[in-house]
Amino acid sequence: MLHVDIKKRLADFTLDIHFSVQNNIVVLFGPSGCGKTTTLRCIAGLIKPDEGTIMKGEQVFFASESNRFIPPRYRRIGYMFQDYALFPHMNVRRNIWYGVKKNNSKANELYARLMSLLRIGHLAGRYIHNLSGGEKQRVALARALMAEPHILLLDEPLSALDHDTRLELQVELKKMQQIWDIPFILVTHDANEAKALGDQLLFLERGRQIPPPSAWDSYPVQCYGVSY
Ligand SMILES: Nc1ncnc2c1ncn2[C@@H]1O[C@H](COP(=O)(O)OP(=O)(O)OP(=O)(O)O)[C@@H](O)[C@H]1O
Repeated sequence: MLHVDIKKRLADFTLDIHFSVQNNIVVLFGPSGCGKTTTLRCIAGLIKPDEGTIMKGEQVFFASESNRFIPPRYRRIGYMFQDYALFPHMNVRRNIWYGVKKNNSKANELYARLMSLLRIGHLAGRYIHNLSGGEKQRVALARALMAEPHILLLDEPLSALDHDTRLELQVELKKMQQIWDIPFILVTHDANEAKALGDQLLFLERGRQIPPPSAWDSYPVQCYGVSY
């Protein structure tokens, strides 16, 4: 279980957010500039909140009262950026292995499993600029999971993709979360995506959690041919 209860003063408002997530997908949903990315950056340890606590189980990542701040490298948190941040001068295999400390049989098994589950084995020797958007997204997901994170943060992971690829990748993301069984915290401002992916939804406006919009339940949602 991840607990987040933080405040952070920003340029125009104070981010004030509190939620808990089990091993499922929590979606942060809201308009541009409402504080979604800042929330992810606080959880990752890239920004220090002004007050509050962030805990994963018994492990305290941040606690203002005891002045505790665990640096990002000790948090075991994967972060998938909107533009994927893949290295163009490396092929797919090297991108996925980047940052993995041990090249042992366990790591090799994990690599093989990710390549198979995400159906990218045939791309191992290809350079990033020769991949489609959906393929880049799968490679970025493989790289994030290769580090064996205990939490995965995903900032608009599907926004660069066309409609059909988005629907296909929504299904992949759901499947990977169920297999890995860790909290995924996903940012989007797409209502359909929020509904299709979120086990739990957090609506944000100017840094605060708000109730769902009144018409929320009647939004149509399509996820890979399945109507919700
Ligand atoms: N380090 C910072 N210090 C002060 N203000 C910041 C900082 N980082 C972001 N902001 C401001 O905080 C607000 C929230 O930004 P944030 O990037 O978290 O929004 P967002 O919901 O992720 O937006 P988008 O959907 O456009 O990515 C914005 O008004 C931004 O200008």
